[in-house]
Amino acid sequence: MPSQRRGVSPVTYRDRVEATGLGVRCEGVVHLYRTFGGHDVVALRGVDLVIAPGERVAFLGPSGSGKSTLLTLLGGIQKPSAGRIFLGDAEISRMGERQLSRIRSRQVSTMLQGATRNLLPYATARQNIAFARLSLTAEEKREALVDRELLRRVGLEEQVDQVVSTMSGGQRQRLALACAVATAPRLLLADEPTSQLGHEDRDHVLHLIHSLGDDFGTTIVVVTHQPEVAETFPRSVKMLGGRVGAEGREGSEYAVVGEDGVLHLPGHVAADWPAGTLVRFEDDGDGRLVLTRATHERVTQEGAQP
Ligand SMILES: Nc1ncnc2c1ncn2[C@@H]1O[C@H](COP(=O)(O)OP(=O)(O)OP(=O)(O)O)[C@@H](O)[C@H]1O
Repeated sequence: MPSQRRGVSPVTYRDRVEATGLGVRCEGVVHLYRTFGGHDVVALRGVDLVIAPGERVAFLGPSGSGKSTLLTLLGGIQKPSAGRIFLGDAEISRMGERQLSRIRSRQVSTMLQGATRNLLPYATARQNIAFARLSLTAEEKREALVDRELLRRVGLEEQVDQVVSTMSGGQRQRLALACAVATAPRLLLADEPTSQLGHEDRDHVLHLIHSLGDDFGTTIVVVTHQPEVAETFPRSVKMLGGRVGAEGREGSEYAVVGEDGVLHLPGHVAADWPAGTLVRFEDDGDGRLVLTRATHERVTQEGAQP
């Protein structure tokens, strides 16, 4: 496992909770944003993706490729314009708001990009955690990890009664994560949870995220721009232009065939082969497919052949 992780004793809260994560399935997910100017922005162009229960996945990809949009759709915060999304057996893309809000408060925690969007600014750290746990039953609250211990795990033991608005950016980020895990969710979605943190804070946060997976089998999806963070995840999904363009599994990178056979070229090839480049697929006879760039002359010649 990753070098950033440290050994921990297992968490003892919510023993009775189903110690399994929630699986995720996306089928042809498309998402459009309507803008005031009347232009639609196509953020997702057909995402097909399966995440197994208990898997830990990092979403990577250039800015604007659709990572945050996909994360909010998985968290039931927005509904896709088209396509279907399942969490376990439940299709959240067709659910009413009441059902969705139940799922959001008890099964899925989403930590949005920018810590303050996830916190009550004039409340203390402890009050924010209590707020995150409002939907739990009295028994679940009794079984939950005590606030002080949860805050200790993100290095905020001194800030238990500190008001959020007086905290540093890094402290807020760690508190936002503590709130997201306070309900022991079956699916944790975190958008750039370590983006503003120094090395030590980043390790605290990663440790907490992974310990949730170790102890409960929670399914975890993290959006990150940081390769050193993505490396701590056994699987990475690289978004490119609103689709899943590539995947990394156990250190190997794979292109992913999308709807209608669409395939993204690896970045270094795409840089030299602009849109419109003609390519030819040839079977080399040994079960390998050879991809050759056609030169203009050759295509013209071949085009002239009968
Ligand atoms: N609320 C919105 N209204 C209009 N367009 C939006 C909105 N949110 C995102 N977009 C657009 O949708 C596309 C995908 O954005 P998204 O934030 O999902 O990408 P991202 O990969 O998470 O980017 P970043 O890494 O910069 O956070 C972009 O073109 C973005 O400008």
